[in-house]
Amino acid sequence: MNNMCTATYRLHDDHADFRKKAESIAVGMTVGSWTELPQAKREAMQKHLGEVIKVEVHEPNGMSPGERYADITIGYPDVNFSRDIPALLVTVFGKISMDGRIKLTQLGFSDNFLSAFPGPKFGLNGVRDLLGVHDRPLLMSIFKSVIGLDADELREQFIRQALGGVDLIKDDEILFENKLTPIEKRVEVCMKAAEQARQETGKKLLYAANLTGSTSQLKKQAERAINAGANALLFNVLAYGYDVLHELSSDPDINVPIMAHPALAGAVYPSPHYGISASVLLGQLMRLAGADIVLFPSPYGSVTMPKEENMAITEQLLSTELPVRASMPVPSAGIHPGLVPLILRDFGTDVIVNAGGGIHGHPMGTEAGGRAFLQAIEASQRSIPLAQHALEHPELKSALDLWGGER
Ligand SMILES: CSCCC(=O)C(=O)COP(=O)(O)O
Repeated sequence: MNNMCTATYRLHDDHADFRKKAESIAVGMTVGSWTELPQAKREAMQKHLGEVIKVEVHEPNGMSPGERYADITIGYPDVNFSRDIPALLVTVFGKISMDGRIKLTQLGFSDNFLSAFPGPKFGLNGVRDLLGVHDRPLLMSIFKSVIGLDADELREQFIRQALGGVDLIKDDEILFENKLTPIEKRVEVCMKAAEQARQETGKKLLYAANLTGSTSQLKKQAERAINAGANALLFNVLAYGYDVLHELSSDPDINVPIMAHPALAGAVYPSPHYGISASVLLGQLMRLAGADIVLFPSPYGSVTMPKEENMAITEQLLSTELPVRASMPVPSAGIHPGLVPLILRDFGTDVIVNAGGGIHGHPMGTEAGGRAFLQAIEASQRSIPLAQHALEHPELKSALDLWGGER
């Protein structure tokens, strides 16, 4: 559709006339009322009127209450809203998000709307280029238990992660601006440690520093971090809003990859009846707003999401249908080396394997934790069973003994 954005909803109702409901959304969320309008007014308003594009009713087998639903797609004329994500979301799901059992499951963007969004500045390939790694999944570790640590203690944790051979290190999303390790100081200390580690490992490394504080100060904070040497940023997108990510990612002065953390997403996507689906929330909108790297719960670890939803997010992050760079998917939370074959089976090579506890909790220490993951990645890429690879790799063996995994 070139002059309309579309929204698809799933509505649950045992008795509703779904076509009528679709028509009331199309009218109610655009011109407000229709049949009462005089003919002349109708003609003037025609170009603003929403359009029912599809109504697919799913009748349950038998009389099981609560299982009848419909997938309804409505087209919204571009002329009704400005080309930004807040305007789109309020248009397609503002008031009706509060009107009964309705979930926004998919968005469709017109070319005109898309033209306002440059998308990720680096994207999946750009992040790979920065690291010089193109032939395997990337490995990321997460700072853990850093609240209350000073810069020396942070440096110590950073260097142990870096020496383990990870490609990226990210701040914990709950590390905010603080007196002990303000963003400039953290970046300075960590980037020095990254350089020191590079002399030993020969590997480049991206460090994503958590960009926090009030919205009006974010650009200044980002510039401070970048001037201090930051080569990536972490951002809690849902707490600030997609438009804030869009502003940061399209700012020419913010010339480092932005990693989107999914904090708060669980308040929005999990219900089958309400909210916004994970593929819209963490897939379509994150990519459109310019996230180069997107974290989300995996199907396997400690905080889980059904596999179909993971695949739907990934499809949206990578799809060639969107004319912007692909974002790198990062299935996360509770990941340990034993899960690596599953991650590669489901996501292929274009994925970041990401772990906090699965690296720092390794019985032989944090460095060994990184190495165990790299060994698991190598084994999985060569289709070698982990247990077999572990016979010659003590770090992997120790991880499998502790956490289990494919054998
Ligand atoms: C729910 S996805 C975000 C994962 C994350 O930020 C994290 O800290 C995971 O840590 P873990 O120790 O579970 O690897």
